[in-house]
This record gives sequence, C-alpha cells and structure tokens, in this order.
Amino acid sequence: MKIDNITIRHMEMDLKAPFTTSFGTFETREFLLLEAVDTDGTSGWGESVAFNVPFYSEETVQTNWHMLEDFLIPLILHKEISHPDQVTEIFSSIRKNNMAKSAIEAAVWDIYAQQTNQSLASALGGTRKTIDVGISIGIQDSIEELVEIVDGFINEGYKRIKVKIKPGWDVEVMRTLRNTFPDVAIMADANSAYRLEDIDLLKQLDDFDLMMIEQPLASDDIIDHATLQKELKTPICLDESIHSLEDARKAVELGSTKIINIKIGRVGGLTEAVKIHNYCKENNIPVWCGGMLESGVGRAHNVALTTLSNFTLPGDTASSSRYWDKDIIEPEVVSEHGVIKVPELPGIGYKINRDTVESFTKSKKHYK
Ligand SMILES: O=C(O)CCC(=O)C1=CC=C[C@@H](O)[C@@H]1C(=O)O
Ligand SMILES: [Mg+2]
Repeated sequence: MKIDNITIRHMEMDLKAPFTTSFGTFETREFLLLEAVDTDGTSGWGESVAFNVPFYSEETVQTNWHMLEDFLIPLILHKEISHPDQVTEIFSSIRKNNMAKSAIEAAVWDIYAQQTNQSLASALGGTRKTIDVGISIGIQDSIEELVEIVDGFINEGYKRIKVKIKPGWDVEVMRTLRNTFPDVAIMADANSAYRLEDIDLLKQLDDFDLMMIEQPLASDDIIDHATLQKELKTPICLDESIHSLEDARKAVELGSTKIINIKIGRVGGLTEAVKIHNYCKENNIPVWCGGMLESGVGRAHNVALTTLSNFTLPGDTASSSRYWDKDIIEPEVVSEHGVIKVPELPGIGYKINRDTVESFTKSKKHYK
C-alpha cells in the first residue's frame, strides 16, 4: 500500500441536542475528516475526535491541522506500507498528538481492510457479529429533565446509561436515578471534576450500585486514582489518563483502575487500541469503547473495534440519529434495542455520502 494523496476537511455538524459535560457545552461538533487514497484508487476514511477547544485534551481542530500538514502527512505520503501496524512506527518521532495521528492511521486501516477484502472488524481480529451499546447523556437543566431523557433511552433498549457528574450535580442526581430505575445499569463520568479532597462525597456514590465512576480525578493522574480506588466500592474507569499501552499497564499495576474506556483517537489509533485491549484481557480488566460525539466515520471505527472479545461492557457508540439529523455515512449506524449489527462489507462497511460531507465542510485541503 502507498498513500498517493490525502484530503483534510474541517467539518461542522449541528448536534440534535446540546451536550454538556463538566468542562462545557457543545451545540455543534467541529472535527477533521480525513480521506486517504492509495495509488490503486482505494479510499480510506478517518476522523480526528479533537474538539475545537482544548478542554477534553490539549489537541484541537487547529493543532491537528498543523500537525497533519507540517509533520504527519509528509511522513506518510508515498511511503510503502505493508500493514497498518507500521503507521505507529512511521509516526514514532512525533510526540503525542494522538488524535491527529489516529485520523491517518484509521484511514490506512480502512484501506488495508478493503484491499484484503475483509471487514475492518475482521482485520482487527474481532469476532462479534453484533455489539451491545449504551448511551451517554450530558448534564441537564434539571433532574426531572434528566429522568425523562433516561426513561426514553431505556425504552429504546440501550444496555447502560452513562450520565455526567460534577460538583453540585452528583449525589442527588444519582440517588434519584437509582430510586427511579432500580435495575438499570448506570455509570457516572466526572471528566476530572473532582479532587482527592472530595473523597467523602465520592464515597456517597457507593450507595447507588453504579457500574463504575469514570475519570473522577485529574486527567493526567494515576496515583490519586489508586488512593481513591482503595476507598471506593465502585470500580474506577479511566478515560483521559490513558494515552497508551504503557499508561494502561502502569494504571493497572498501581490499582488506579478496574475498567478502561478505550477511545481510538485518545490512544493514537487502532493498533494501540488493540494492544490495550489485549493487555487488559490478559489482566482481567474489562474494556469498553468510549465515544467522542463522532460522525459516522469515527462511529464506524468504534463499531469495528468493539467486536474484539474483551469489549465486554456496553460502550458509548449509540445510533447516528442520537446526534445528527443526517449523518455522513449510508446506511447510518443504527442500534436496535441497544444492539448494533456489525457491517460485513470490506473496510469500515459504510458508504460515505460525499454530497453530505461537502454540505458540512467548512474548509478543505488536498495533499499530494
Ligand atoms: O456519546 C458519545 O459520543 C460520548 C460522549 C461523552 O461521554 C464524552 C465525549 C467527549 C468527551 C467527554 O465529554 C465524554 C467522555 O469523557 O467520554
Ligand atoms: Mg469519559
């Protein structure tokens, strides 16, 4: 395989409903969409999950464009690639910038799967033909509103409910949800909104039989999470703290986490995501696939990754229609009763609607 040209598109899609986390509210989703074309004309697609603001991680749409244009694209264009695992090696001189790297790496995986006439799921070693999925719900204006939204998604059959928490929107919220929905799988995601001093408050969450508390403490911490996990009954799940297999190994060995949320962009691509999956499987740490309000391209990659055997907990990959009036792929990702059928066509398995892509394109640039 040899990448002949790459097109980057700065996309902006309106979210059907604002999504609020402990670090802010999104009403639209800006992101970079990347198309890589092999010398034989095969197109592969990847999506960077970086936001337009550096609040989830230090990467943004703008930093991504700079890294792709000035460093990553020049490293990979016209280079002979025999397997997508080589992309991580090709990029090894570039520090971090994982979301920018993963946009290209995921597109290369898409090309490879098409050229080897297999689904991306199979190319990654996945075996599942369907995947169970949950839903992630942002912070609402009132607990009553949240209860109504949760009720709706439970009726749609989502396998687990993830709600955002932050100081002032936590214990009462989770108590109400647990009292209203005694048998539903519920988890909380704090996005680093707490400190170790909040330990007494966080221990109150142990009363609600949550599946996990995601990233309660600082986004670059594993030490305080290890201290906190010793005090909590509820398993801690790390998201922002885990950028690589090495981060995962250290966190598991320290006892900082009992579950890991794998996000392809956060860890630099599918190759590293599979390595983290395999390590966690060997160490009896269940994993699930986190979401980043992706378009259908990133959503398709998440579906493929979630077919690997140790993705035993429902992830965030809900239906396209949860986020978008119209997605950029056909068919859209559809979850029926919390189950998504894994496409078996070669590559990501969904067709890109180029007209819809153009309609959401703010700007684009072609690199040969
Ligand atoms: O529905 C999804 O795509 C998941 C949304 C979600 O929970 C998140 C998206 C992006 C950053 C965070 O706010 C949060 C997460 O940490 O998982
Ligand atoms: Mg999270």
